Amino acid sequence: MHPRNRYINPPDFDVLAFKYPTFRKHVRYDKENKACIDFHDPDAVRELSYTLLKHDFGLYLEIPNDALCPMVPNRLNYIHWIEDLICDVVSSTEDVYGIDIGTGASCIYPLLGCALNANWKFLATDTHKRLLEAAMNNVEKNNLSDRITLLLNSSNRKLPIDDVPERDYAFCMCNPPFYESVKQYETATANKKLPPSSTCTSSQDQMVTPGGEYQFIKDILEESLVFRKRISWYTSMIGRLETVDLIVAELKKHKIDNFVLTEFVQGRTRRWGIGWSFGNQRPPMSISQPTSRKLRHVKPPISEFVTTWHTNPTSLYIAVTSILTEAHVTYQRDSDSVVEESNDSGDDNILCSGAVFVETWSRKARRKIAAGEDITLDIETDQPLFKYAIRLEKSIEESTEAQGEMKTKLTVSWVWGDNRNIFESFYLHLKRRLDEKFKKQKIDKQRVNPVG
Ligand SMILES: C[S@@+](CC[C@H](N)C(=O)[O-])C[C@H]1O[C@@H](n2cnc3c(N)ncnc32)[C@H](O)[C@@H]1O
Repeated sequence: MHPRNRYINPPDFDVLAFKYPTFRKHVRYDKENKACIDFHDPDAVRELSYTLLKHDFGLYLEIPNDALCPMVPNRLNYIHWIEDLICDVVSSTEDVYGIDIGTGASCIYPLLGCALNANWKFLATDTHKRLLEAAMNNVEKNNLSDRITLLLNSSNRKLPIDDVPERDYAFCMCNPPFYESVKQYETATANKKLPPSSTCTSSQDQMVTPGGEYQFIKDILEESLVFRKRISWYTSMIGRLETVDLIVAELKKHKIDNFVLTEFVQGRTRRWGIGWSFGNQRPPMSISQPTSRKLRHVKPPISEFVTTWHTNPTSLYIAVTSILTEAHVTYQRDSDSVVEESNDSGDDNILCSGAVFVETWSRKARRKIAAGEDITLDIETDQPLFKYAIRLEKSIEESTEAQGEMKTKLTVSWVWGDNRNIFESFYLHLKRRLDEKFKKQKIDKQRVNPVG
């Protein structure tokens, strides 16, 4: 679960039953006298969603009995991941526009997105008029008509953004129909492989699409090749592991290397989130890289290098900044970065960042600088080549041999830019010079360096 997901600690059914009589009707007590509901009973599951939305978000929800019932914790994971993904492309004060492709009768993503983020607005689409009517009812009852626009998509496009007034969007999101045929859907139902989100019976037309989720997401990808930066992040939920491989292959085919992958886990259910961008923002690896071994072969390229050094953060920071200064690379120390002061060895955590406009560390550049040439004349645009961030974190050796020894974890991150090679050469220069300064004291390299 996402660390901000409030359902990391499961909801207390006793409290909910006490407060909400409509939910109380569905609560039973198990052998240990623990309150529970029957997750195979669509009415109980629907009432749980209604109750959680009301209790935790002040949201009203009503959906037809045959419409897909959203499981709140898993929808919340996706919303929190989007928040992380876009935090560097939008400011917290300006309006943020997002698109929900296939919003369903619940309109769950726009409702949750707006409840959690006062500046978010949505364009929410669906192809079914009756679902959109139910969605409209939910939007109106929550007084969100000025923030959520519903669009009946009767085109064969997935992103009908030319049918509404033109604007840029921070993201699009989608929980696509998973199945390619009614037969596949029925087989999955018979094998009980359906996600819990479908426990509340959902009519087949919401779960089935020609070519299944693969074709649906591939269509979004193909349309993104036209819209490019009009949407900062194109994302989709993926319901089947096989589809992850296929979509990553498509991204690679189109040479899109700025992509992110995550895993949404709720109980025994696993789903995946994929996103890609034509922009230059490089999200941190905590958002972009799934930890599951099953996804090792499809992981996005890394944007962070981590090494550990036998010294304290302050000494390492002095060494790092002197190397940057020698290379004429500017940096700024983040004033908020000192998390905790320690008396003996200076700061525990230090963060600095900068933008690089010209490559100064190559042999050619160093020759030019030595000859007194002004290499800033090589700068062609007012856009930097890349932006970086450097984090130094104190860690104490806990193994018995070196107990109590001070170490510092150094993380060099690529945060903006389109030229991976130049960032990697910057990192390698920094590492080489640190190796020299600390006489090869570097003790372990925690992430594989793809270029070294
Ligand atoms: C799996 S449901 C997701 C509903 C809701 N977003 C949720 O997470 O509970 C997929 C939805 O996509 C809609 N849909 C199918 N094709 C579509 C298209 N081309 N454009 C927009 N929505 C579509 C279906 O009607 C259905 O409501």
